[in-house]
Amino acid sequence: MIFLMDLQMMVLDVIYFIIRNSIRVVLRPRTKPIDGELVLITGAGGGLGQIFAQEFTKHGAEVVLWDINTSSNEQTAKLVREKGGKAYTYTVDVTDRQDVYRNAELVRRDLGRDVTMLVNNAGVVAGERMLDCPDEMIERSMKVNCHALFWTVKAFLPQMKAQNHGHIVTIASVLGLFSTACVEDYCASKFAAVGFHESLAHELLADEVDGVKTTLVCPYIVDTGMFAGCKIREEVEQFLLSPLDPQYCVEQAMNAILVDQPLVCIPRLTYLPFLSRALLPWESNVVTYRFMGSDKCMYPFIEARKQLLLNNSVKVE
Ligand SMILES: NC(=O)C1=CN([C@@H]2O[C@H](COP(=O)(O)OP(=O)(O)OC[C@H]3O[C@@H](n4cnc5c(N)ncnc54)[C@H](OP(=O)(O)O)[C@@H]3O)[C@@H](O)[C@H]2O)C=CC1
Ligand SMILES: CC1=C(/C=C/C(C)=C/C=C/C(C)=C/C=O)C(C)(C)CCC1
Repeated sequence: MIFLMDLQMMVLDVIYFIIRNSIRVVLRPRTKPIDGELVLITGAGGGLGQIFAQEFTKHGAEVVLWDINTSSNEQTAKLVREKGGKAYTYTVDVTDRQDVYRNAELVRRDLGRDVTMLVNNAGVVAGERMLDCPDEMIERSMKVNCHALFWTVKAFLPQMKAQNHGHIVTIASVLGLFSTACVEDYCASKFAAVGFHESLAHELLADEVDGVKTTLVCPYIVDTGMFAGCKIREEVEQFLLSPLDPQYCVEQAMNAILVDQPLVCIPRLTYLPFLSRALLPWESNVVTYRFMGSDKCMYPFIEARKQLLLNNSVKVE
């Protein structure tokens, strides 16, 4: 009897959330205020990280900026301060767990308070075909895009749990939900990031830590330079799916974060290949890839990286 009542409740809840979320696509729910929050952003010296820092500042939060590159990180802090915000910079290699734990403690001591929002944004890609890819580059992708999530979450989640207040944001990728050729290191690490994030979200819900929210952000190609050259079929790119403007991408991610949305694919159209991967036969997806030019979309990207490396090594000589 209890089983049947639970089943009935579950079905009603499922229907309720489908209707609620459909309505939310049109009528956006109210955003939560984040003034006074302390937001830590990894990879803050780069494209999306730098914009995230400015957007969180716009909403009244203070930002802690972590990057492996001191000068680009300082540049981000300068932009934040020019906007009247407060930024604190730390040079951290997120792949080095001792460095992460040491700097987490430093942040706590320097600022005298806890980080309440963590944006795991730092990311890298090898940009080589599988058999040409040096082992160290493969390891680096796994360490930055996946292992680092464990270290930062272990460093900051305990205080969030203790206060039952916080937010963990993972900047993954659509390539963490479906894949394409010649980015094995990246897809493996981003699929892992998605798995890590979802399992963590389930753990928090199962433990009824309902004050600590999670948002998984999965963007399509963004014009930051990271995937410069990556290209699908011209007609599809022109009429359906062009690379995202970084500012637009971050604004869409912010919209999701500020309403505690658990997952956002940017743009929305990219939910479709995610669904078709799960529902259609493998061969059906392969022919779609061929038609859309997504099977070989990384070829020009890898060529461009090779050219860049060649030019740089010529310059060094
Ligand atoms: N650009 C795109 O098309 C897409 C990007 N994404 C994801 O968005 C995130 C941001 O990407 P984007 O802004 O384009 O990339 P960028 O390369 O512009 O920025 C990444 C930043 O992370 C820093 N970083 C790299 N390794 C480490 C490390 N070990 N410790 C600390 N910081 C590090 C980089 O420093 P340095 O420059 O010195 O290496 C850089 O400042 C990434 O996770 C990426 O995978 C998702 C979808 C699409
Ligand atoms: C595979 C595939 C596509 C192309 C996806 C591409 C090219 C994604 C690139 C993403 C990047 C570079 C993410 C970085 O994090 C389409 C055309 C959407 C639809 C068919 C399946």
